[in-house]
Order: sequence, then structure tokens, then C-alpha cells
Amino acid sequence: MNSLTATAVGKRYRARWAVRDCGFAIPEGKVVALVGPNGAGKSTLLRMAAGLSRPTTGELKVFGTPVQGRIHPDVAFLAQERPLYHDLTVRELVRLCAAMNDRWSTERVREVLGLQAGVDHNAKVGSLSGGGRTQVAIALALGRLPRLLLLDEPLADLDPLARDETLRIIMTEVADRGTTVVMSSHLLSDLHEVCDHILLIDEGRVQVDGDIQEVLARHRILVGPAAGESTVEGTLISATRTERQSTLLLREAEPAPRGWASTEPDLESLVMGYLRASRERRNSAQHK
Ligand SMILES: Nc1ncnc2c1ncn2[C@@H]1O[C@H](COP(=O)(O)OP(=O)(O)OP(=O)(O)O)[C@@H](O)[C@H]1O
Repeated sequence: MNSLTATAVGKRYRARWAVRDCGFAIPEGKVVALVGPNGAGKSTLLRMAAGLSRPTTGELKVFGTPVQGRIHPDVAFLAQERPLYHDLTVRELVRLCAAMNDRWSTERVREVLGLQAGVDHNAKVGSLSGGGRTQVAIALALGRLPRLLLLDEPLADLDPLARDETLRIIMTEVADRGTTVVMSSHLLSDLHEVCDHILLIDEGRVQVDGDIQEVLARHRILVGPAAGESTVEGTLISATRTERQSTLLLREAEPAPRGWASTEPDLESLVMGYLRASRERRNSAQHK
């Protein structure tokens, strides 16, 4: 079964489309890297999937049920702004969440908080660092025992050790409970470690969607003489050039011509290539 599907989903704020004609299906149990440049529409998409904002067009479904303006019982959402009650202690907040949620495991929250070094249960939430608040928010999200976990930039304000701990917690959740995770992030090397599916959006539209290994296998990086670019065949995504040498990211490339070296990209270079293409499109649109 698919955990999250989008059919022709769009979201318009006044005259501007933040998300446009998005369609995808995420199979259950996947760990999805939701990537794209600043302003691509990642948070907007996650908020709609969580039921916090309604699409202007189209429909999102969670485990086959249309999302209708409220959070699905099987979903937990970590919002980018981490809205927590700052005057409560961590312990009081856990108690409040236990009272507010029908399906809930305080034991699971304690277990996760126990794995995260440095979170004091008696501290006021408002006195925690940004990273500390994120860790508490992740523990609370897991306390809902979700089948679909939506995380908006969960790693952004964590130090490297806390990032590592958080990724381990997420991976254990996936292994133990088969939870589907959709995680937006700009930290590509971290994503590569844990994600098996990529959803790359730009200007509100899906550019790449699929199993990471399959997506990588459909792309090549070709390095060769700048003067010989016209001999290369395939769909050019982006290029970096020096006077003598060109480095090209291609989709569905034909075998490399003589004098060109061809390799499969890793996740980081694939996403960087698409981000570069996005920036070039924007720059040329601005200069028209
Ligand atoms: N409440 C809102 N009102 C008006 N415009 C909005 C609103 N929320 C988002 N937008 C616009 O929608 C577009 C997509 O924003 P969104 O926050 O979804 O992008 P993002 O991919 O999450 O970006 P980032 O990586 O910077 O967090 C942007 O142009 C943003 O300015």
C-alpha cells in the first residue's frame, strides 16, 4: 500500500503557486529524502500532507484516505518552526501530549529522550537550545506511534553528534515498526545514509521521484573536453565548465564518446546538478 499519494496537488498563495501539479506515490516503509532549493515548496507540501493546510487543487491521500484539513491518526509531523509550549517542562509537555493523543506511548517518548544526550526532563522547554527543542519534538512525534512520519528539516539545528543520534533513532523506528518517513533537508550527505527514495521538487513541481539507486542508475556524470560537448548524447540536466573541461550531469545518457569519462553520480552530485539547473533557470528568467 502507498503511505502518501499526491494527485495534481497545487497550492496557491495569492497570485503565486508554491506547489504546482504535484503527483507522486510513496510506498509504505520508504525513507524519503524531500529535497529542493529554498522556496521550492517542500514545507508547503509537508504541511498539506499533515492536514494543516488545504491544497488549492488536487488531492493528497494518507494510506488511501483523503487528507481533509486535520492530522491523520497515523501521521506525526515535525513542523519547521517546532511549535512547543515554552512555559512547560519537558516532563509536563510529555504528560500534556499523552492526554491529547488517543494513540500514545510515554514509554516510547522516554526511550527516545533517553537516547538523546543532554535533554533534561525538568528543564522548561523555552530554556532549551534550538537543537534541544528539536530533539524533544522528535521524541513527541514518535510518541504518537505513527505509520507515517513527516519531518521538516529535522537535522537543521542539531550538532553533528545529535544529528547522528537522531538519524539512528529514525532508522531504528523504520526497522522496528516499518514507519514511512518523509524528511526534508539540505544536508545531502546525511540523507544519503538513511534514505532509499528521493522526491526532488523545484518551483513547486516534482523533478525527480523514485528509488534512489534506480534514479542514480538513470543518470551519468561525464567529464571531457569543452570543445567536444556536441558529441555527447542524452538529456542534459546541468553543466559546469572551465575553459578546457566540461562536467555534465545527464539523464538517460548514451555511452560516452571517446575522450570522455563517465561515472554514476552519488546522491549529493545528482541533487547539486538539479539545484544548479534550477538556479540557472531562475537567473535566466530574471534577465529576460
Ligand atoms: N503562508 C504563506 N503565504 C505566502 N507565501 C507562502 C506562504 N508559505 C510559503 N509561501 C511561499 O511558497 C513558496 C514555497 O515555500 P516553502 O516554505 O514551501 O519552500 P521550502 O522548499 O520549504 O523552502 P526552504 O528550503 O527555504 O524551507 C515560497 O515562495 C514561499 O515564499
